[in-house]
Amino acid sequence: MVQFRQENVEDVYEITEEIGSGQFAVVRKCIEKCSGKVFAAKFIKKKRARASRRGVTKEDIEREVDILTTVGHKNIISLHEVYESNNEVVLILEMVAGGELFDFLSDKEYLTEPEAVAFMIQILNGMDYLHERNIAHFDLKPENIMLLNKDAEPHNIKLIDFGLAQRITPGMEYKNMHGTPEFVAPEIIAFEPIGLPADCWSIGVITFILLSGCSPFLGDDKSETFENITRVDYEFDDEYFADTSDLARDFIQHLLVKDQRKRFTIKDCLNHAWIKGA
Ligand SMILES: Cc1ccc2c(c1)c1c3c(c(C)cc1n2CCCN)C(=O)NC3=O
Repeated sequence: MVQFRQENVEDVYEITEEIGSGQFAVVRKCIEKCSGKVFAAKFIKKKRARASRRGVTKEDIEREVDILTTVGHKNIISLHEVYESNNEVVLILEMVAGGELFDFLSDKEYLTEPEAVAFMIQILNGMDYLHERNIAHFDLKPENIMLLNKDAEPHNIKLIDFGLAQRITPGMEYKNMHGTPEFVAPEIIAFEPIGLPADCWSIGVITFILLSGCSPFLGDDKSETFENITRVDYEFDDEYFADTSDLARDFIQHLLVKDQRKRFTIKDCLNHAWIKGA
């Protein structure tokens, strides 16, 4: 387990502007004083009392740190060091200055198939590395796919935010109702045991969005979205998919499969003609 440094993070880093925030975490840009290097500092509020609904348990924080310290891949964010104070833990993470794939997408509305395939290959390589180690991300969505540099070609992407990630041990049951409604697999909604296939479902949703700019199951509210997912009720609307190849549709259709045992794995994705054809 990596050492949680007890000194004041502000003695070592100049903390500057906020670049993101979540339920119990705030992310700020920071500069390491001794090197001038730029990092992202994720400030996680610790749960104070067992009964408290606010904050993150030490166990959950240690799980995220353990996973981040044991992974090392060019498409996965790296963890530089960890600080701890009375009421928060600070993860000093690699800075990916290009921002979210989501923002890059909204500027372009949607991608050509070669552009989408180029992104998918990097996402799949990062996910293949995690799934080979039985690590599930459990929060895959465009907001957690970051670009190292928005202007570079080809784009180098990094998967971030391992706050929901879990090591999946066969036979263990995981049931969590977190994740963002649009991207969660049917088994999560049904509160059934979940594992690596839940990430593959999310990859199907992300691919659909990359190619069309539309979200396949998004309803007017959370319950309608859940209803659409449970029924696997989506379509390739001609308005957006008229020029999309059959191979691309086939790739998505093998991921948006309700039975998680029949759903494409990451290896299946990497071997699919739409990806290999690249
Ligand atoms: C340039 C930029 C802009 C926003 C950023 C980040 C970087 C960022 C980063 C990280 C996280 C967990 C959240 C981040 N956010 C918050 C939004 C992420 N969906 C991170 O781990 N490295 C980042 O660069």
